[in-house]
Amino acid sequence: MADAIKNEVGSFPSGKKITVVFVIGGPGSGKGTQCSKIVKNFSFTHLSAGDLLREEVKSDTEQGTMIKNLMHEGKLVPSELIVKLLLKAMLQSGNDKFLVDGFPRNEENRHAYDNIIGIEPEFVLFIDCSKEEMERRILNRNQGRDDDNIDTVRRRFEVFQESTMPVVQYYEKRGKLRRVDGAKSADEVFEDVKAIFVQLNAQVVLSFVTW
Ligand SMILES: Nc1ncnc2c1ncn2[C@@H]1O[C@H](COP(=O)(O)OP(=O)(O)O)[C@@H](O)[C@H]1O
Ligand SMILES: Nc1ccn([C@@H]2O[C@H](COP(=O)(O)OP(=O)(O)O)[C@@H](O)[C@H]2O)c(=O)n1
Repeated sequence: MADAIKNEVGSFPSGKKITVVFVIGGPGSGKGTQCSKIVKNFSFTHLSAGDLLREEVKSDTEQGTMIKNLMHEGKLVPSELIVKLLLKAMLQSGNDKFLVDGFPRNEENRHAYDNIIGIEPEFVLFIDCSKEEMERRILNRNQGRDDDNIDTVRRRFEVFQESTMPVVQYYEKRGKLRRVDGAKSADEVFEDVKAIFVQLNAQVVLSFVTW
């Protein structure tokens, strides 16, 4: 399956350094908000898994309908599908630095990414926020999202707790997790996020100098 997807979509030239940062957090924790701020300050391309899926839903295909139904129920779409969309968007961007927002959402997402794209993330930014605060924000978000209703939101919280938290713990054990307190104001959260990205840039400069 991995080879079929790479044959269809393409792959990165071997030897090219590609930087990937995953951004994980519960629904409404502020992933999209922080990613927009990161993009304005650092030269990353922001890819939101949810936005890529919402684009697919617009296409009037069987696959689009399947995604729409799963999202409406707050469930996750098959991993190979989302990884294929991610790979396509990464290659189309022409950039070599990616913020992948809302991914990986479960162990299956993580395995599919490892098998198909296989670029080890530099680190995983985890935006930690209470359920009460996330619920308040989503119900005030007003983006007309079909899944921002109380029943679907509750299901999304369950999926986050059951399926995404194990992924967070996996990266924590490997020393890859960078946790920020998402309950503060968006600008205050960004102060903490910025410090993490400044450190990443400093590491790149240092490895270049020592090389
Ligand atoms: N730190 C924050 N404090 C208060 N509201 C926030 C904060 N970060 C984001 N928001 C608001 O909360 C809602 C959800 O944020 P969003 O970035 O869309 O979350 P996610 O991408 O994690 O679902 C949006 O309406 C956004 O404007
Ligand atoms: N890796 C992913 C990301 C999103 N999704 C789907 O897209 C929905 C919305 O995700 P999102 O990241 O845009 O929004 P939030 O739930 O974080 O607010 C999820 O509830 C899933 O149905 C998925 O199936 N797999």
